[in-house]
Amino acid sequence: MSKNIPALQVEGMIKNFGDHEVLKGIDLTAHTGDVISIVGSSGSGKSTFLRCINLLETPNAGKVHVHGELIRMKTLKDGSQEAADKRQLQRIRTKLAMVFQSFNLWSHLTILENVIEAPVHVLGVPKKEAIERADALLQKVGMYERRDYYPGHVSGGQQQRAAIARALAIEPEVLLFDEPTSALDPELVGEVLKVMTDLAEEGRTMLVVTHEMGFAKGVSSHVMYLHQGRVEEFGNPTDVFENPKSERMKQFLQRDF
Ligand SMILES: Nc1ncnc2c1ncn2[C@@H]1O[C@H](COP(=O)(O)OP(=O)(O)OP(=O)(O)O)[C@@H](O)[C@H]1O
Repeated sequence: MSKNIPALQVEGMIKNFGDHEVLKGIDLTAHTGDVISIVGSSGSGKSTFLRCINLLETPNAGKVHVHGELIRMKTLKDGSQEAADKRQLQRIRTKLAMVFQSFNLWSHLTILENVIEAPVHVLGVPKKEAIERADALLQKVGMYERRDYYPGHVSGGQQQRAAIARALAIEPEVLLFDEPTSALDPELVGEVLKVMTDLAEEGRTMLVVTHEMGFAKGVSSHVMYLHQGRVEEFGNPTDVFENPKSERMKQFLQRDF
């Protein structure tokens, strides 16, 4: 991977839901190893932005490059957009792994089966090899002993750690986290943040939508503050948290998290 080509580049992302303009032209460049926390009030467009990057939502306008490759889009008659080439989208999605707030594990598959699902069925990795890799990832997130459990039989924190192993199993270039700890009981938040902190320290490229200001301040390399669909502040955590330029960011930081 070249250091010079950004792992992810977003230009002019716009998303409307009906008359509601939720994203009003967002740019972002993430280089390999960047950990970018996306923070902001409820409804500011954080999750929508993340979902538009991997086209779980289709943006109305904007370009996404993944390690230099543009996701090709076409405009439909009603003005909306969709991926121009479904095979390209599927291939690019394997470079962008998503971790969801509600884990989204397959409930009828064991933890191990969840982790090998995409490598075997999407990437065509031989099953034996996929299991070896999955076991190593489950060790890494502390879930190896629970590999044969079904998701419904482990805690939320354990499910989320398994979901992180599943995301890593496709060997993505960028990890997208959509409020990964928001659905957890408070006592389970720490174990998931610990895994995410380890990944950040390993040099993974991560975009993290979060309300965990401790993570944003202490772990990320950059913080993006969104307000009503616009980037209000962007910078390193020290500048953004200790020296915010905008009044809105100052007010946001005074909230009780
Ligand atoms: N599928 C949808 N259809 C219509 N409106 C939507 C849809 N998804 C999101 N919105 C609206 O877009 C706005 C931004 O939502 P989004 O979930 O991106 O905000 P957020 O910053 O992630 O908020 P939170 O921190 O509460 O998760 C909100 O007003 C929301 O109601």
